[in-house]
Amino acid sequence: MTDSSSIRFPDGFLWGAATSAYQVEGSPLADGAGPSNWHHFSHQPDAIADGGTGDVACDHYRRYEEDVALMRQLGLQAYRFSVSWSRILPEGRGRINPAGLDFYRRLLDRLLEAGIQPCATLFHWDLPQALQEQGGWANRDSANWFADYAHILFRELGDKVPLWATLNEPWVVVNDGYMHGVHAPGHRSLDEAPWVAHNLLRAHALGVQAFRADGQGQIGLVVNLEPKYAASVGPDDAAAMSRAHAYMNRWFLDGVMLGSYPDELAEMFGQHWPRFDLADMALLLEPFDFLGINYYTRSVNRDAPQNPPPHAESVRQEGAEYTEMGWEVFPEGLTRTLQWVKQRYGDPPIYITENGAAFADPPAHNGRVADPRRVEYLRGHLRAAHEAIRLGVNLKGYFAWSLLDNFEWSLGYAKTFGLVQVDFSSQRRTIKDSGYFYRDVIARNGL
Ligand SMILES: N#[N+]C[C@@H]1[C@@H](O)[C@H](O)[C@@H](O)[C@@H]2O[C@H]12
Repeated sequence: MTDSSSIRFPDGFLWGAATSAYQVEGSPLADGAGPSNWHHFSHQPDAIADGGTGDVACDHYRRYEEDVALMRQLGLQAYRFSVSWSRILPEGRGRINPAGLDFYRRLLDRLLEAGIQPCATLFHWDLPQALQEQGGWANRDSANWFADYAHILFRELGDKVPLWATLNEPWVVVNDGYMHGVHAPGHRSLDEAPWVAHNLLRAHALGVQAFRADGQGQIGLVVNLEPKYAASVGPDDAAAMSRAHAYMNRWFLDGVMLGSYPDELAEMFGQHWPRFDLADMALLLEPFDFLGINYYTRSVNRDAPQNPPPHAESVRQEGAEYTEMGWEVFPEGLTRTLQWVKQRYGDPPIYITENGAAFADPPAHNGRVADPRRVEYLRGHLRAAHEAIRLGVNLKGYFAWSLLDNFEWSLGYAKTFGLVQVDFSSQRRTIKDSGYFYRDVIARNGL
């Protein structure tokens, strides 16, 4: 039975929506910008399911004022976006592109004029192609390239951005970009993957140190977490669940919160797992201000020794609801995940930096888009988030993914997560029913 009791979030709880540069901006090479590795990757034959690229996307680079007006119409208190590194540094290092900084200054000014708090992510997967060609995140120097980039942003934009995040979902960069080759740069290497993960976290730590020197406000790290369940009570599936949990949920958080990697990783990577310097592991413990958690679903795992690490595979649950991504709708997993983070990592301040669902929305009709399943997905997950607060989790805010239908990476434009529908042939925006639902949640600060 659906819980219809009303709930109210704490005073000052922050309500926002999120996007990322390559997924919404378009104009990837405009005004002196350099190509990113996602610009390069998306133009490779067969890289993207529908042949889509980020060449136009939501045309946000040109329509940002219209989109800020939409945010205002939704009553958003905050907007999480990412900065395109190669707009700022076309070669990834050295020469700064003033027009790139100017775009983000204009966006920030419009947001601040609208009373919307900017939350900027420094890296949301789109590495400058010039750096990819120097080895990208597999090159130990990548952490220093990132720190130099971070210094520039903190110096040039720091007075307009109260909430920063260094990285978005480093696990996806490793798993999709270096283990399975379905994201940029399209590698499949058990030898590269552990070093890419390590250099990403070194970059995060050096970015936080840069922030402490030049920044204002708060800085955090955004990770994707997915609670793992065993497909059976048997020992093999229990072990598979534990490996999957270590591989997806503990790898990065143990690194930056505990200064060590799960032992299971060395076991599952075997001779491909490096020995990391103790000085590096000490660096990873650089304290930061908040944890951003992206939550979408859970997975139920069984043993799959034939698969690459974590030697597990997910099992579809009979009778459960699934989104267009093939992700089970499982709001209780959000409460469990938030509690796990609180208990394991010392009760850090948390923002839910992404939560949302892809459903097959109908085209707009008479200015309306009926998306009842997304409304119920959001309702259920907001209740789960509120339950976590009731249980003592220090949850500070929630960002819906996503403000706009956008470029869903290797899946192109077919999977739509937006509170606002985008007709990509006309670039017309239409607020969906879920957008109006979320507007009312924000106005009530609850359900
Ligand atoms: N897939 N999916 C939806 C969404 C993706 O569009 C975001 O860019 C990522 O941060 C995260 O994976 C979540």
